[in-house]
Amino acid sequence: MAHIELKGITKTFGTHTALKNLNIDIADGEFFVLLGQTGAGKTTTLRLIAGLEKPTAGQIFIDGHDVADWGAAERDVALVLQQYSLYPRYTVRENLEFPLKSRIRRIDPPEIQERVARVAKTLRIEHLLDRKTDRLSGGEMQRVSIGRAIVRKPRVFLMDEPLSALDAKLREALRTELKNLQMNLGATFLFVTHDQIEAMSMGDKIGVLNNGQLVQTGTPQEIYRNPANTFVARAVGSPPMNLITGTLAGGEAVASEGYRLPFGNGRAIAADGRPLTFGIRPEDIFLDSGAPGEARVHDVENHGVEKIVTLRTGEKFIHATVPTQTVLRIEDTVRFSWNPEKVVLFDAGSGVSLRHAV
Ligand SMILES: Nc1ncnc2c1ncn2[C@@H]1O[C@H](COP(=O)(O)OP(=O)(O)OP(=O)(O)O)[C@@H](O)[C@H]1O
Repeated sequence: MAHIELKGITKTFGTHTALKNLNIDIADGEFFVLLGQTGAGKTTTLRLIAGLEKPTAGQIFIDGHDVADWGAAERDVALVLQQYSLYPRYTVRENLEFPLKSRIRRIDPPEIQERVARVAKTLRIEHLLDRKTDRLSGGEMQRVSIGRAIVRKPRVFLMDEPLSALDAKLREALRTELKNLQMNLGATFLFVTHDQIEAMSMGDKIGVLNNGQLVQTGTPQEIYRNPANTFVARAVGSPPMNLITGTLAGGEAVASEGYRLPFGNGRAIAADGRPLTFGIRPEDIFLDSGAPGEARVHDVENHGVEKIVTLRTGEKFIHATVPTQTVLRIEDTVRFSWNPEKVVLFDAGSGVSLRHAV
């Protein structure tokens, strides 16, 4: 298994900068998720670590070794892609055996059989071993692709949106399986995705990538509770964090829409009068007939365990999660407040969290 470090990685394609001064440290045995929108630079990062591209600047270390001069094979990493790269006319067994049969590896046939059997058991594809891979469902093919990566026992797994082509239910099942697998193997995983739910549910750590730059790294909880800026606040959470503009005055938050909400509660505030963005998660907004904010109910979605209510104040929409038994009708007037302890303050201009600002 392996420790991976990216130091000051920049990658340009012609005049386009795909990655800018990227610093990532992935501990041995960690499940690290790189979260970013399309074009953010996720695949490029994986290809650089795999040795399929060379950085324009910066260094990559695997277990402390600078791998600049190492070819893809020497790096001993497995890349699992969104599209399954299987041999269609071969059986599942042949597909799994293939990476072990290279002459360089010189693995004895009994060991090959044993490894294939073990991987098939882990991924619950034993019953498919003699089937041709073009006769498999999407989920089965993706299991085989993952199996082909595992069977080699690589140092590092690089996964490029391996679940995104699958339907929602299967994706959820494989998410759990992959996470269990990673824990059982004790392997280092770098998993890239544009799906924040996947990132939140699988990652020990998440790195949020925006336009080739890493904007925050932290545990899912840190990223969710303390986003470094409004970009991260919007990227993580469903519905995302509410962002309300305003100022602080006399121990209250004064929203641009005019309502005032409690603030302070012993928190040191050095931002009185400065234009701010108040970040508050939907579960930290509450409805109460005596609360200071007033809004109209714009929409109500019943999610079974809770309802997500969209409130309208002036031109601004605010999401709140409320218990399912709460009765609300569209256009009802409601009063709301928030948990002042849970508010994150961002500079209104730069969008940077005051806690993260230096
Ligand atoms: N070989 C290349 N030549 C030119 N530009 C490239 C090349 N590879 C990637 N890029 C550009 O670099 C940027 C980052 O691409 P990358 O594939 O890493 O993004 P991504 O985050 O993986 O996106 P997606 O989720 O769509 O796969 C994009 O703007 C892309 O067009």
